[in-house]
Amino acid sequence: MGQSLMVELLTSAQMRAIENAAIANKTVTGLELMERAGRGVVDAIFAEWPELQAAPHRAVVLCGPGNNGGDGFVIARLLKDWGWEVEVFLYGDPAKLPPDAKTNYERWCEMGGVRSELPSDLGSKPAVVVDAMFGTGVTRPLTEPSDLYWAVYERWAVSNRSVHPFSDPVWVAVDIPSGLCSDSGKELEEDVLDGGALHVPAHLTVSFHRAKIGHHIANGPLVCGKTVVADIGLEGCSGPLEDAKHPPEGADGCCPAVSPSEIVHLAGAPRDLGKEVADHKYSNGHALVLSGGEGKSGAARLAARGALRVGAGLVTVGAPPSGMAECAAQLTAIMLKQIRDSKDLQDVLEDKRLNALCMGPGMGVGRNTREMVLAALASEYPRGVVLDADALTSFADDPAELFAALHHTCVLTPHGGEFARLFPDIAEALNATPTKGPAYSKVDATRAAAKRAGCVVLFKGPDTVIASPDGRCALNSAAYGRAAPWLATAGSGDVLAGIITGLMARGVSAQSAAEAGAWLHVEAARKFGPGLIAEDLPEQIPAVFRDLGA
Ligand SMILES: NC(=O)C1=CN([C@@H]2O[C@H](COP(=O)(O)OP(=O)(O)OC[C@H]3O[C@@H](n4cnc5c(N)ncnc54)[C@H](O)[C@@H]3O)[C@@H](O)[C@H]2O)[C@@H](O)CC1
Ligand SMILES: [K+]
Repeated sequence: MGQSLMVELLTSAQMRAIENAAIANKTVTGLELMERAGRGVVDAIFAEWPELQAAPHRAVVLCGPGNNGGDGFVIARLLKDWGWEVEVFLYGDPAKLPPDAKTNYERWCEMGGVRSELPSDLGSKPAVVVDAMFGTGVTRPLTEPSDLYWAVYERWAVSNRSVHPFSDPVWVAVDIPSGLCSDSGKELEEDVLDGGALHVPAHLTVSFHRAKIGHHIANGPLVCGKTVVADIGLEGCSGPLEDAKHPPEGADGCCPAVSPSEIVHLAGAPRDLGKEVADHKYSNGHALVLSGGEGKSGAARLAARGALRVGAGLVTVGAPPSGMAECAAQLTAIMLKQIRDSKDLQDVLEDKRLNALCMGPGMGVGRNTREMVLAALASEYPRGVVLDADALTSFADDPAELFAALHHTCVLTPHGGEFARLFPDIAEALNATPTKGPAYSKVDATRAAAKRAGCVVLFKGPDTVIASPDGRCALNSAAYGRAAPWLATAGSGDVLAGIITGLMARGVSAQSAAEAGAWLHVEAARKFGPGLIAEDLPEQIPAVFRDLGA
C-alpha cells in the first residue's frame, strides 16, 4: 500500500556507467549516441516551438571541450540541414576534443565555420542559442568560458522565460545548463569575492535517457526552464550491470555499477490508498498526536486533521492538562486524552491499537518532550513514530541520545534548521560553496543522515528528499509543473507530519508513508492554489484521493 510508480533520476556517474555499458556491449556506438542526443535536442526544440520548424531561422551554438560540445556540433549540422543559418563557437582546442566530438566537429567543418574568439559584432539576433558548453562533465567553476557565454547572453538580453521566438532568442541547454552540477543542482563557484551565478538560465533543457538528480534539486529547477528527456535508445540499460563487481571503466576510470538500490526516484502518485468495502475503523489504525499546552495546541490539531483525512481509522490528540479545554473546544471527530508526561504516555501506549504516533508540533522544546519521545521509542510494541519540530529540536544538545533510540519504523521530518541542529557536520558539508564537481548534494546529505539516525529521514523543502538507512531514496519535487509556492505557510509542516502518521497508522511502511505523504501534501496544496493556509491542506485530500481513484 502507498507505493508509487516512480521515475528514475541518475547521477552523472550512473549515466556514464549506463552509456559505457551499452557501448561495451556493442549495443550502440558512442557516435550513434551522440547523433541521437543531437537529434533529440532538435526534435525537442521543434516540439516546444513548432513555429521554428515552419521556416528556417538563425541559431548560435556554443560548444565546449567535451562530449556536450560534440552534441552541439550534431545540433548545428542538423539545423543547417534544415536550412537554418548556424554560427558555431568553440571553447577549447579542437585537437583535444574527445574522439566522437572530434568526428562531429570535422563533419560540421565541412558545412560551416567555427569561431573561438569572441567577435566584436555577434551578428544578427538568432532565434535559438544552444548551450552545449558543459554537460555532466563539469568538474570546476566556469571562468573563461563564461565570458563567451555571458557576452552572447547579454548581447541578446534573454531576460525572461516568456520570450517569444522571432522576437527574443530562446536559450536551450544541452543535457544541463552549463556550470550546473548535474548531481547536486548546485553551481560550482569560484572562491572569489564576486563569485556568483555563472550559469545562464535556460528556457528549455533537453537531457538524455533519464533526468539527472540536478535537474530537480537545489537550483536545478530555477535554471533549467522546462526540462524534457530525449530517448537515446538506452531503455533497458539502466538496470543492474551484469557484473557489478567489474563495471566498465569510464573515461576518467571512475564508474560505479548502477544497482537499483542506488538509484534515486522521483516520488509519484501513490497507489492502493483506497479502503476495502469490508474495512471498519479499526482496520485502518489509530493514530495518537501529542499536543502542547494552552495556546500551543494548533499545530497538533492540524497534524491530527491530516492523519484523519488521509484515512487513519481513529485519531486521538494527547494534551497536557493546560491544553485540554482548548482542544475540547476545537475537536469533533478527533478524540482527546490527557497526557501530561512520559509516565502518562507509557500508560496510554499499553493500548496496542495505537499503532502510530506523531510527536513534536507545538509540544515545546525541553526535558518533558525529550522524555516522552524516549518513552515512545522504548516501547516494545513496534509502532510508527513521526518526529517533527520540537521533538527534533529537544535533542539539539545530544542528537546521539535520539539516534540510539530510533528504529526502522520511525520517520524524522526536519526542515533545514532542524536538520542542521541534529546533523551539524552533514549540514555544513551540504551548505559549503562547492568548487569541485560532482558536489555534495541534498540526496547525499539525507542518505548520510538516515544512516546515522537509523531511520527514515524526510528533509523538507521544495526539493524534499526522503531516505532510508539502507540507501533507498526518493525526491519529491515541488517544481516545474508541480510548483506549490503557497505551501510555504505556517503549519504546513505540521499537516505533513500528520499525513505521514495517518498513513503509517494504515499500515504503510515508513519510507513509503513519507514518500506518499510528501506527494499528497504537494498535491493538496496545488488543488487549493493561491491563498492556501495550513487548515486548507487536510480538506483537499479527499479531492486528491478522488483524482487518484482511491
Ligand atoms: N558519453 C556518451 O556516450 C554521451 C555523452 N553525451 C554528452 O556528453 C556529455 C558529457 O560529456 P563529457 O563527459 O565529455 O563532459 P562535458 O562535455 O560536460 O565536459 C567535459 C570537459 O570539460 C572540461 N571541464 C569541466 N569543467 C570545466 C570548466 N569549469 N572549465 C573548463 N573546462 C571544464 C573537462 O576537463 C572536459 O574536458 C553529456 O552531458 C552529454 O551532453 C551525449 O552525447 C550522449 C552520449
Ligand atoms: K550544457
